[in-house]
Formats: sequence, structure tokens, C-alpha cells
Amino acid sequence: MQRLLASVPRCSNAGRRAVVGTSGIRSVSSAATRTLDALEKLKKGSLYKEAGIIGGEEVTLSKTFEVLDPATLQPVAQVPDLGLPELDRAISAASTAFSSFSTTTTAFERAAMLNRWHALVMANQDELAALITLENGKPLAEAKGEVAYAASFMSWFAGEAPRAYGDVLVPSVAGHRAITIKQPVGVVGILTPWNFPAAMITRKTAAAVAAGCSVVIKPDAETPLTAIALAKLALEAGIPPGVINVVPTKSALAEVGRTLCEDVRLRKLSFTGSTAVGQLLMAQSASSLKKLSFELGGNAPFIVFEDVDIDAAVAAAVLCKFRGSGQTCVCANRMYVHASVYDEFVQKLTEVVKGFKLGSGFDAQTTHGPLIHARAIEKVERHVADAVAKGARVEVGGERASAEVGPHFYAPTIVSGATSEMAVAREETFGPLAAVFKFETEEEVVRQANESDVGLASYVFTKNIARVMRVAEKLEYGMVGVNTGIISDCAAPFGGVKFSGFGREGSKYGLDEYLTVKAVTIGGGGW
Ligand SMILES: NC(=O)c1ccc[n+]([C@@H]2O[C@H](COP(=O)([O-])OP(=O)(O)OC[C@H]3O[C@@H](n4cnc5c(N)ncnc54)[C@H](O)[C@@H]3O)[C@@H](O)[C@H]2O)c1
Ligand SMILES: O=CCCC(=O)O
Repeated sequence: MQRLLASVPRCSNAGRRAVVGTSGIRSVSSAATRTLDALEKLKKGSLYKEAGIIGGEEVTLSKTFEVLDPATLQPVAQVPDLGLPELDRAISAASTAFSSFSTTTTAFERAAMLNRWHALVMANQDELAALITLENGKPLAEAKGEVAYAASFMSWFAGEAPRAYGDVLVPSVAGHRAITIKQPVGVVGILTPWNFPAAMITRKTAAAVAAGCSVVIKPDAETPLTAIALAKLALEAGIPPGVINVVPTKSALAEVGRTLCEDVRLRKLSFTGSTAVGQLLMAQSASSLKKLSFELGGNAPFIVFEDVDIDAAVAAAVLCKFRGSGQTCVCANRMYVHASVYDEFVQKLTEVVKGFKLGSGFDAQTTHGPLIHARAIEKVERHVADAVAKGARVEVGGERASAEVGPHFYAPTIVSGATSEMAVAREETFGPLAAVFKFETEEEVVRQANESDVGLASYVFTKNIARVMRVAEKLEYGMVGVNTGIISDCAAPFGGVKFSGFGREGSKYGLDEYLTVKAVTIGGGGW
């Protein structure tokens, strides 16, 4: 604690309110004190751990890496920087655990474990949310929502575990009988991003546990604390040691990533993150031919036709675009609005965004937190500058937030007059920039929406049911939200097409990612 306190940059104007830039967005600048208070409280609890988890044991190392609060850049933890020797131990522990877990537990027992894990996570919702806010920066209320979302995958897959049905087949060979059985795929490597420190882990891990697999999780180095806490609660819930292992690493990221791909003791890899890293992991997995599920980047179109309730479309756009300060893979990236309602939509959206309050996620007044790192800010800046240079108009924001708010804040921004020549049309911003495009016809907007190499989420707003079906069928995306900006649901399959990857998470399809189908053909007759 002393070590961390000593390196904290003290906020000279703690408690004062600031008005950000020219945008009129108000924010709060007592973040450093709030982070320290939260940290102190977390350290008194049982979930804050600076350790890897291997075979059920906490693993520490003298070599550590620093975890920062992105709102203030204060160090909030020193986590062991594990490397290949510890990864090897984790894979061994997972392999040993798999032998017994996959054969000696029934699906009902695994469901009971998942339900107990769910109960413990929800009982510790506040503490887990504080960990998420500490290392990711999202507002506490949003972090609490993420904890509930993360837990929903535990109860969902508890329900799915006993439903790993096989089939009775009708063989073409006389005298044969045949069935299929589904079996756990084996040890799974799980690589997760920083934007949902809890939910991206549980969406994969709960399905794996339901199927009877064991896992080795490599959390993002920006947000390892939540992963460690979840693994501790899994042990408390009775999930056997070695079934869930967590290997935090920073300096050995490339080697650990490569080993997770190449090691044949792992039979599956599940990754959520950027397309570029997904391509690297797929190439590295060629030699081991393991099963892969990749949920990669998006560039979501958000289409508003002229026949909608504009207030409802604006409310949905706000949630869809600015959740996590624009750092979710399903955030709207290109807003296409029909020419006849364009001005009204832009004006109403701008009014709402002007009311946002940037600041520490621990401040109850904060509506939007920081971006995760400097590269994220630079990308938003590049997209805004490019759009403005090509003729877009900044309606609100358009610049970094004032330094008083914090080093990683970008003012939530709306640009109108966006066109397909702009970088924001082709690349995912992954930040708080809403680019609004104008369109005239259904045909034109569907063509523009599909002019993307990725295909994760898409959104359509219209009251015309025939148009809903036409457009939903034509959109080259894995997910289509109709008259809603929120599509994330444990019951619905989550995943993309094209360069957004493959595989589906959550839903009745999510379990299959962790199972293999075996055909059992019985000859010999006698029946
Ligand atoms: N689909 C999502 O939920 C999601 C989440 C985070 C980031 N992204 C995408 O990534 C972009 C930028 O985010 P970023 O800067 O964190 O991206 P990044 O490509 O640097 O990292 C993404 C993830 O890949 C991991 N990673 C990086 N190199 C690796 C390697 N050699 N082996 C194994 N794992 C490796 C990182 O630890 C991180 O978890 C965004 O614009 C977005 O498109 C998507
Ligand atoms: O960012 C990736 C996941 C987003 C979600 O599950 O809502």
C-alpha cells in the first residue's frame, strides 16, 4: 500500500468541478482521491489479489507489472509478470484437472458449481464492480451492470450443461446402429481484452466448465485483477483446483500467446480482441490444428429510417455508441440517418451528449469514463482530424478533454456530414466518436453498411416489418439489432462474419464451441 501511495500523483485541485473544452461537457476532478479510497476499501476485502492462479494456488513472482487506473494513471496494483515456466505449470495443472473433471463430474454437478459461482459473484457484485472501475475506468454503475452480465453466463450455461444432447442416427449399413455423443474438447486457452474485464472471461469460461473442460486464461495486462478475483470465487464455489487457471503476463505476452497456440496439450483457443491479433493467433495455431473461436473487431452501422420515433432512436444511439466510452466491439461506428430526419436526429443526439459528465468512475455523477490507453486517444484524434479535413462538421466535442479531468479522456464527439471517404467509415474508432452519415434510399444504405471488411453488430430502426426482414437478411453481419441499441444477452448468439471472426458465444450455440461430436457406430447385429 505504501509503495502505491508513494507513487500517486496528487491532484492539486481535488474536489473542484471543471468545464471541459468548448463542448460544454462538465466533469469532476477529484479522481485521485476517489481511486485511493476505493483501493483502500478493496484491499480490506478478499477479492483484491496480486497473484496468478495455477492449480488452485496463488502464484507470485518478484518480477511484476504495474496496473494503472486509466482515469488518473495512478498505479493500483503490482501483478506478477508470469512467463513460460508458469504457463507450462498452468497447462499441466489444467491437463491434470481435465482428466478427472471431464470424466468424474456429471453435467448436473457442473451446473450446480456454475450456479454457486453465479451466487458468489452476485453476492460480491459491489467489490467486483469496484475492481472493474479501478482497472478499466468505466463508471461504477456500468461496472455493476457488467458484473450482472458476466454472472448471467454462469446461470445460462448451468442450464445448458445437461443439454449437450447427441443424436440417434439411421445408418445406411444394414445391421448397424449409430449414435452421436458430445464430449468436452479438452484444455482451452482463453485470451481476453480489457474492455469487459469480467464478461469476456465468463462468456467463455462458464461454457467451458459446463462442457467439462479446464481453462488457462491470459487476461489483458491492463485488467488482470478482475480475472483473478473471478477465479478465486470459482474455487470458493467448488470448481476444482486446476480447472480455472489465470496467467497474468505483460513482458512475455508474445511468447505466452504463441505457446497457447502451439502447445498440443491445449485443444482449443478462444480469443476476443483485434482482428490483427486474431490473424496472428490463427497463423500460430496452424501447427497444432486446435479448434478456434475468434470474436474480433467490428464497424457497426446504425441505420435510422424516416418512419421511427426519433427520440427513441436517439436514446438507443446514445447507449449503443457511448457505452464504455465507445470501447465495445458492438458500439455503433457509422450512424446512417435518413435525409428527412437527419437534422432532427443530429440536434437531439447533440443535446444529450452535451449533458455527459466525464470523470472518475468512482464519482456517482460521472456518466462516462476514460479511454484505456494513449493509443486509444490517438486513434479518436486521427479519425476526428481526418473527418474534419474531409468536410465533416463537429457538433460537439472534437478534442481531448481538459487536462484537469485526466490524461486519458476524449470529449464525447459528434460529427455530421460524414462520408464514405473518411477513415471513420472504414475503421472502427473504438472511442467516443459518433459519425453521422446522410442517406436517401434503402438500397443505398444497405450497400454502404455492407462496404466493410468486418461484420459483427449492426442496427436498424424502422417500424416497417417488411423492411425489417429485408434489411436484416441483407446485412452482412453476425448480429442485427432492430429498434434497440443493446443486443448483448446471454441467451443470444454473439459473434461475427468476415474479418470479425467466427464462432458463437452465449446462447444454445455457445456450448458447442467447447464440445466435439463423436459418432459411435455399432455393428455385429444380433438385434
Ligand atoms: N472484440 C472486442 O471486444 C475487442 C476488445 C478489445 C479490443 N478490440 C479491438 O482491438 C483494437 C485495439 O485494442 P487494443 O489496443 O487492446 O488491441 P491489441 O490488438 O493490442 O490487443 C488486443 C488483445 O490481444 C492481446 N494480444 C496482443 N498481442 C498478442 C499476442 N502476440 N499474443 C496473444 N495475445 C495478444 C492483448 O493482450 C489484448 O488482450 C480495437 O480497435 C478493437 O478493434 C476488440
Ligand atoms: O466488446 C465486446 C463484447 C461486447 C458485449 O458483449 O456486449
